[in-house]
Amino acid sequence: MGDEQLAECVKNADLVLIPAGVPRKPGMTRDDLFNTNAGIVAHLVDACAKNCPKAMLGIITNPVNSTVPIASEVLKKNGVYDAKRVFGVTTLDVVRSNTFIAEAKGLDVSKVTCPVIGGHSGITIVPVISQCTPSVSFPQEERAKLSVRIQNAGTEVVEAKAGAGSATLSMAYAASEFANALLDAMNGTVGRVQCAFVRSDETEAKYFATPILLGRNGVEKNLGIGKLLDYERNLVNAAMDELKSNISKGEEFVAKNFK
Ligand SMILES: NC(=O)C1=CN([C@@H]2O[C@H](COP(=O)(O)OP(=O)(O)OC[C@H]3O[C@@H](n4cnc5c(N)ncnc54)[C@H](O)[C@@H]3O)[C@@H](O)[C@H]2O)C=CC1
Ligand SMILES: O=C([O-])CC(=O)C(=O)O
Repeated sequence: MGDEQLAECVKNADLVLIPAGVPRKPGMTRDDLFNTNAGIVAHLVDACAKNCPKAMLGIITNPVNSTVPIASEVLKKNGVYDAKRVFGVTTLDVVRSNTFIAEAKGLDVSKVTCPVIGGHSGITIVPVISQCTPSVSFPQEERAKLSVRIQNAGTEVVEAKAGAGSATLSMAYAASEFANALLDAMNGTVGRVQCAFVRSDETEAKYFATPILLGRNGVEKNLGIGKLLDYERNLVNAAMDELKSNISKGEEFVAKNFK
C-alpha cells in the first residue's frame, strides 16, 4: 500500500487495530520478529499520527512488548502521544486462560474470566489464576502446569502450524473482543474492562498489562495488579528483566531511526 492509500485508509479513524507484519515460524521467539515488524509498525503508526492523531491504537503485531513502545515513541515524535489511547492487545492470553480453566473445571467458558498481566511473550505472560471469576482452585503443581501452558500457548500453535503461520483466527477473535469492549466504552457504556499492555506505573517496567477500565477516552482507570499468590508474584519478578529489555529495544529503535 502506498503512503497516500494508507493515509486515506486511516484518515479520521476513531480506532485503528494494527496486526500487520510477519508471523512466527517454528523455532522463532516473538522477539525474533523485531527486525521485520518494528519498521512496519513504526510506519503505520506514523501514518496514524498524521491522519488520525486522536485515534485509539490497538497494537497486535509482535513482539507486542516492543511494538507498543515503538508506537508510543513514534506518536511522541509527532507530538500527539496520549498514553490513554495506546494499547497492546493481549486479550488472546485471557481467552486462552479462560478456555483452559473452563476445560479443567468443567465450566462454561463464557462465564470464566481470568486476568493475565505482564507482557505478551513467554515468561512475561503472567496468568493470575487466583483472581479468576468464578473462583477456582488448583493444587500448586497443576496451577504451575496451567500457567506454563498459557505462557507457551502461542508457541504451541506456531509449532502445530509448522511454518504456516500463527494463531491468526484466534487472534482475530480476541482482537474483536477487545475492540468491541473499547468501542462500547468509547460510546459511553460504563464498566467495560479488558486486560491490555499499556503505559503503566504498576511495576518498574514502563509498560505492563493489567485489567483496564475503558472509557470514552481510552484508559479510564488502570485497575492494577491486585493481590497475588507468592507463585504469581514470582512469575512477575521473573518477567521483569525480559520485559524491560523488550521495551528499551523498541524505544531505542525509534530513537535511532526516526528524527
Ligand atoms: N497480539 C496477539 O495476540 C497476536 C499477535 N500476532 C501477530 O500478528 C501479526 C500478524 O499475524 P498473522 O495475522 O497471523 O499474519 P498474516 O501473515 O496472516 O497477516 C499479516 C498481514 O500483514 C500484512 N503486511 C505484511 N507486511 C506489511 C507492511 N509492510 N505493511 C502493511 N501490511 C503488511 C500482510 O499483507 C498480511 O495481510 C504477527 O506479527 C503475529 O505475530 C498473532 C497472533 C496473536
Ligand atoms: O505466538 C505467536 O507468535 C502469535 C501470538 O502472539 C499468539 O499466538 O499469542
